[in-house]
Amino acid sequence: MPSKTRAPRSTAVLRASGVLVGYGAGRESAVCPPIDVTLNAGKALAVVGANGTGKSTFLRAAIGLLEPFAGSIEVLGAPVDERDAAFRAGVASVLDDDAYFPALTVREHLLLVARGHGVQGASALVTELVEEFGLTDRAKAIPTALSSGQRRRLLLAAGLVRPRKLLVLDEPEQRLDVGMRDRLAERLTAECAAGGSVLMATHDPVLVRSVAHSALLIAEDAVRRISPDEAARAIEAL
Ligand SMILES: Nc1ncnc2c1ncn2[C@@H]1O[C@H](COP(=O)(O)OP(=O)(O)OP(=O)(O)O)[C@@H](O)[C@H]1O
Repeated sequence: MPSKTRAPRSTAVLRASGVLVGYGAGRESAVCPPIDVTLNAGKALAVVGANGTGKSTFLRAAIGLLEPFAGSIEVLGAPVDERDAAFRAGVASVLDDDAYFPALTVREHLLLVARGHGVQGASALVTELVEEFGLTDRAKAIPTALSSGQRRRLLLAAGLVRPRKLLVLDEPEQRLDVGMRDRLAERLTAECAAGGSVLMATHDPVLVRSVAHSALLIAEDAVRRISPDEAARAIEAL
């Protein structure tokens, strides 16, 4: 359900120019070469590369959790600022951080997120997502009583239960079985068809081939824009 409430000023949903990311004192501790990339509305961009090349770090910068050492990132026509209400309304993210409300059941968790974002018909949407993500039997369970794969499904459902223009996913395939990966691919394809955009770091060649419109290959010596097929082959060769 991509948000229809806030239109970007141009079709560029995300624009990164000369972005250097990393941890520590300054640009000499950048984890990868500078990143230049544009993601347009209705498109999915896969960020691929070997372990530790900086994919998650770039995603963290794109959602305002990390300040780049250099360069700029604009999301929905404005500099990234996760404190900005319009940014928070437009950007949904699912990182690999197992962030959940420990005391809430699956259903309560999803209802809280939906209602917090003003979703009309939240209850029906939650029921739909709980079913789609195979959690109907576990709807009354708290997160610590779920398997790691079920918890992952909950977090993905939480990313999808709220309005958004940009969906940022860090290795969404992690801990999902093949059937669930296929459903996720269909979901993300539908997301783009409905005008939403997807930025995802992934090691899954199937997801890249079936969902992405373009890809960014991060390597130690260079960051290159490549086709989904090239990206899938690069993953398979790692
Ligand atoms: N919080 C942190 N503090 C310091 N260094 C970090 C931190 N998080 C990650 N790193 C380092 O930054 C580099 C890039 O990490 P990042 O998680 O972005 O890689 P990645 O491409 O997402 O890898 P993977 O495919 O394994 O998830 C790695 O060398 C990693 O060890």
